Amino acid sequence: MKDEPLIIAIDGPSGSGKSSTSRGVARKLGLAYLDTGAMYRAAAWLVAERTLDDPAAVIDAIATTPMDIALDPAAFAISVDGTDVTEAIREPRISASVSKVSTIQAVRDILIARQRELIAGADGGIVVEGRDITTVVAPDAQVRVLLVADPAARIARRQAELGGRADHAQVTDQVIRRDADDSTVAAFTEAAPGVTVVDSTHLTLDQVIDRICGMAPVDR
Ligand SMILES: Nc1ncnc2c1ncn2[C@@H]1O[C@H](COP(=O)(O)OP(=O)(O)OP(=O)(O)O)[C@@H](O)[C@H]1O
Ligand SMILES: Nc1ccn([C@H]2C[C@H](O)[C@@H](COP(=O)(O)O)O2)c(=O)n1
Repeated sequence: MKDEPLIIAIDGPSGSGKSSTSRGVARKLGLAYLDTGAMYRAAAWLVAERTLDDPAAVIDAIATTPMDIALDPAAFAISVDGTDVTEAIREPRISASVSKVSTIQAVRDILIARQRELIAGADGGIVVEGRDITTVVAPDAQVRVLLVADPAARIARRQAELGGRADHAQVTDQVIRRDADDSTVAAFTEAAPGVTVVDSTHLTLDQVIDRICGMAPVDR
């Protein structure tokens, strides 16, 4: 409906360009921005910080520890129990461990509920990126996109982004192995009905941003 805030949902595998694209679309359209992967990473950071192993303890910690998020595409930030973890959650140790946390369904239920609260509170509209946004978190979003790219392109992009901080084997693990783990709890390898596939393999970031902005209803 025209007077409903615009929600743009973007899913895709690791390294497909979700975060860069989502931030760019949010900035171009004046929308808030939610990186749901950052929430799973922040949960993994908490688990690592408290050296939690037992799933019940992991679930309880995530359920009871405050997680605050700034939905600004120009300055997205996330904190856990008052600690800003925006940078820390991008460390290779978190990338290597996050799937252990994100594949616990009770953790997903907690974070999905919070994601829906944040979306409902974004009165000016929002771009939300992740793996299950178009299918579980916001299946009624006005714009739903599955952003894909060839595995080789995704590995090359992630390696370029990480520079010398990770070797090819580590980056391949982060991209390919993690996608395999992630796809056990979220269906992001095939587009659900009504979801538009955008293949960024041979598109520049700006071309992808423009293509998705062009999907927004014109009478916004
Ligand atoms: N269309 C594109 N062409 C070339 N490089 C791109 C494109 N889109 C994104 N990139 C670059 O690829 C790298 C990964 O992008 P980004 O972090 O947005 O991917 P992602 O899908 O969010 O990954 P993850 O889910 O693992 O966080 C970044 O350095 C980004 O600048
Ligand atoms: N909605 C989501 C978002 C992310 N995840 C998982 C996928 C990754 O293992 C991890 C971090 O995501 P990234 O920052 O790499 O996009 O969280 C998920 O299961 N559901």
